[in-house]
Amino acid sequence: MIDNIKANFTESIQTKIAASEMLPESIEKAAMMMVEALIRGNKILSCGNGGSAGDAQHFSSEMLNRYERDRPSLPAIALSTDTSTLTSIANDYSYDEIFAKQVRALGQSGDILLAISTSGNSRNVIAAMEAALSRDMTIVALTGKDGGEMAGFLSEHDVEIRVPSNRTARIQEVHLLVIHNLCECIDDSLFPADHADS
Ligand SMILES: O=C(CO)[C@@H](O)[C@H](O)[C@H](O)[C@H](O)COP(=O)(O)O
Ligand SMILES: [Zn+2]
Repeated sequence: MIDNIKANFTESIQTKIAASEMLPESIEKAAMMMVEALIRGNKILSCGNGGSAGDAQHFSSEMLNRYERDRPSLPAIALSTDTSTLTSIANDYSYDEIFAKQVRALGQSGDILLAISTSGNSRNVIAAMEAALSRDMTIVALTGKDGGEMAGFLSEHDVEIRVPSNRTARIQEVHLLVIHNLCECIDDSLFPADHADS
């Protein structure tokens, strides 16, 4: 057990080192897209399944409340939180529609969808991306493995941040680091820190 635990730490560290070499440009591009959307008065919708639902909520809470320092609330909605809406859409239509239907209701031109899937193949996240495009939104996709179907779905207006790993847990661990980087970039752009505080 101890050996496996140590191996998991080592694998996570190595995945983060590989990601630190491959992902900064796409993280910066995604952060700038989000900053520009927020300046325009747009918002960020986020979605994902399982651990990625938690990541979607982690991001929206840091936008709505705060990340590391006090600043005004920023507009974001995690689409994985309203169990009445989620269960009724899944019950009456299909699980694939649980995010897409909310995107069609809440999404407005210029908003951003933060679509999170380690495989890139979750049908409900792909349906949310289709709905986002129908609402003239842009997409920031957090993926892993080979990017799955999500990777093939994106245009030059969107950005994919693909973690270089084939293991769901390792990918999720880097997704959280990506989310914290996005929050820091957004805060530094919109609310530059007073040097006396840093
Ligand atoms: O957290 C984990 C595994 O670490 C699981 O809950 C995992 O998120 C679920 O199996 C998801 O359904 C996987 O979906 P995806 O990342 O392939 O879109
Ligand atoms: Zn997990």
